[in-house]
Formats: sequence, C-alpha cells, structure tokens
Amino acid sequence: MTKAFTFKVLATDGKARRGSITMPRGEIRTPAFMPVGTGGTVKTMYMDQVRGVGSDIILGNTYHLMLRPGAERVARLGGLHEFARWPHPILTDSGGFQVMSLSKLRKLTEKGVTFRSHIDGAAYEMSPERSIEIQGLLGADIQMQLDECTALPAMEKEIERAMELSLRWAERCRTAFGDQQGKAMFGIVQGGDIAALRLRSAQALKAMDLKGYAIGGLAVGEPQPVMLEMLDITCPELPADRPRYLMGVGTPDDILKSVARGIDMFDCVMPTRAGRHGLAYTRRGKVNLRNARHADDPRPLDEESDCPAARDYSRAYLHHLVRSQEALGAMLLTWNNLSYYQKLMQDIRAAIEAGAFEARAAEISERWARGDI
Ligand SMILES: CO[C@@H]1O[C@H](CNc2nc3cc4c(=O)[nH]c(N)nc4cc3[nH]2)[C@H]2OC(C)(C)O[C@@H]12
Repeated sequence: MTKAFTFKVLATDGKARRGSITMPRGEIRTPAFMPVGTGGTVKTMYMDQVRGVGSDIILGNTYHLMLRPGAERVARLGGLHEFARWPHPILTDSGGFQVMSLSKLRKLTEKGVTFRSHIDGAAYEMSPERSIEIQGLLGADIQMQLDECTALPAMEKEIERAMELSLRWAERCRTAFGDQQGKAMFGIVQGGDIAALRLRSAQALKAMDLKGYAIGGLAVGEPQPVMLEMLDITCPELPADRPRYLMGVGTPDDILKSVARGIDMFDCVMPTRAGRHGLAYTRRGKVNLRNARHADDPRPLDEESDCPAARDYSRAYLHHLVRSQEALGAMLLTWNNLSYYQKLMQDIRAAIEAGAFEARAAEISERWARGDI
C-alpha cells in the first residue's frame, strides 16, 4: 500500500493518456469518471453498487457538507470515508463554485466569500484557508483550491480579475494544505473563454508545482467547441506528469473529445441526475423511459450489459416505475447510468492501451448517434 500520491502515464495514443494515480486509499485508473456524491451520498445508490460498477473515486462537496451535517461533526464521526462507508479515494470540490451557483447574498472579497446558506439562511464565511481546513476535516484525499469561476459570457476584465484572484487563492491554499503525505491539493485553471488568460493561469499554476491540475470555468453553458478550444490551449501548458481534471464534464461525447485532448479525470451530475428523471444512458444512446412507447416493451435496456439494472428489467417495468414515481425507478436507472459511464471509461482506457482510441471513439459516437432501436 503506497504512502505517497503518485501519477504515472502508462500509455499514450495521440494526446489521449492512460494513467494510474496511486494513493493510500487505493488506485485511480485514468481516464476516470468520478460519480458525484454531493452530500456524502451518490444519490439512490449503495456505496458497494458504486464500487461494483467500477468507480475508483467519488466526489464530495465542501459547500453542501459544511452546511449539513457540518465539517466538524463529520470529523468527530471519523471523517467522510467512515461516515459514508466509502473506504476508497474521495475528491472534494472547494465550495466556491457551489457558493456562486447555489447560495444567497454572497459577497466576494480578497479574503474569501461570505454567503448565506440556501438551506436555512445562516451566514458563513469561506476563505481559502477555511476551505482547505474543511476538506481536511472531511478527510478528502484530493482537495481542490478555492477559486472563483466566472459565469460565461463575461467581460474580459471580469474574467481576468477572477483568474488573478484564483491564482492568489491557489498560493494561500497551497500554504494551508502544507505537505500532507498521501494526499493532494489540485490547482484550478481559470480564464474563461480567453486564450491569453488561460495560458497565464496555467503557467502560473504550473510554477507552483502542484500534484494535479483541474480545468475550471467550463461546462457552465458554453458551446462544446468553446470548451474544446480552451482544452487545446490549456492542456499543453500543464505538466505532462500530473493528472488533469476537467470539472463538471460531461456527456459521453464531451468525455471522448476531452480525453482526445489530454484530460484524465471527469465528474458530472448527468448520469445520476438523469437517472432520477427517467433517462437511461445506453450503448445505443439515451432512452427516455417516461415515453409511452416503452409501456409494452419486454426488452431490457441492454441485454449484453453485466449490470442487473440494464440486463434484467424490461423497459415496460422501468416505464411503469418512472411513471408511478416509484423510488426503484430512480435507483435502477441511476445504477444503469453509472454502469454505462464506467463501462465507457473502461472502453476508453483499453482503447488507449491498444493504440486504437480514435477509431474506438468514432465507433462509440456513431453507435450513439444512430440512437436506440
Ligand atoms: C450538468 O450539470 C450542470 O453543469 C455544471 C457542471 N459544470 C461545472 N463547471 C464547473 C466549474 C468549476 C470551477 O471552475 N471551480 C470549481 N471549484 N468547481 C467547478 C465545478 C463545476 N461544475 C453543474 O453546475 C450547475 C449548478 C450549473 O449545474 C450543473
């Protein structure tokens, strides 16, 4: 069992990388998809199912957990791994993005951000130092710097101000994090959709010699070509021997195109959120189980899948559960969706190892585009 945080690139295929992160709590095979476990739970899933579909790491959120049940309480109860019964690696987002997208009455200064909880209106202050302290109390293996993500579209001056503030906060987070063996603190590249600002952010963070780098400020509603162009600009500036994490992404197509540009780690609410809304992701594209056309269909979602939710239940039954708003509907579709995403990641990793990523990605996209039978 390793004591340190290490990242190795095992194979490359064009700019796509097959890698491995090793940490005391286990290995993370990259490219990796991290199921979102915002409040310490991957909604509607038991953690052994999350593991069973092939997840190496899950994502938690500082913002949600500090509001409820509270970081100090989670620490008193043994930390998030113990609390949620997930003994494998956990990455926590730092909270800034959630404050800006969820909280009320927030005020951002050099010191940090003050805001009122979207749950009970209580007032909070989050500085870079407090964000790192909370992530430490939770016991996160990979901690994210506190940053300011600019909502797009935005004026260049505004994007530059937020990018420069995020760099100063990165320094403060690095100091607060210190040298915790076996854990990592990732910097987050900002700069919106402005190439020159992305370059400045990436180069300044690279000089901080961090263990990993996230690319933030994307998947906030910009068109996919804009997101991909920012990856084309940013990835070459980041050190090749450190993991690259594209925050909040994405659809299967987003993931394929981002792996092709050198991204190693992903997180997205889509597979879990879609599962709760009756939407199934399959090899043959999306299937909306709310649709009446499934009412008499005896076929499973995917007879070739090794996931019981995809293989053992008829579309008619899933349609019935979704229309009746039965909890089992959300549970089975979330299980199916996470299984599909992790199977996609396994496919991607194998294709890079075989030097066949481009062809495999085209095959997956073509099958997806043809749609469901
Ligand atoms: C499809 O779900 C919507 O898409 C957003 C995911 N997109 C996203 N981009 C992100 C950027 C950052 C960032 O710059 N910094 C930090 N620290 N964390 C971040 C987290 C991010 N997640 C979700 O965010 C909303 C709430 C808009 O709906 C979800």
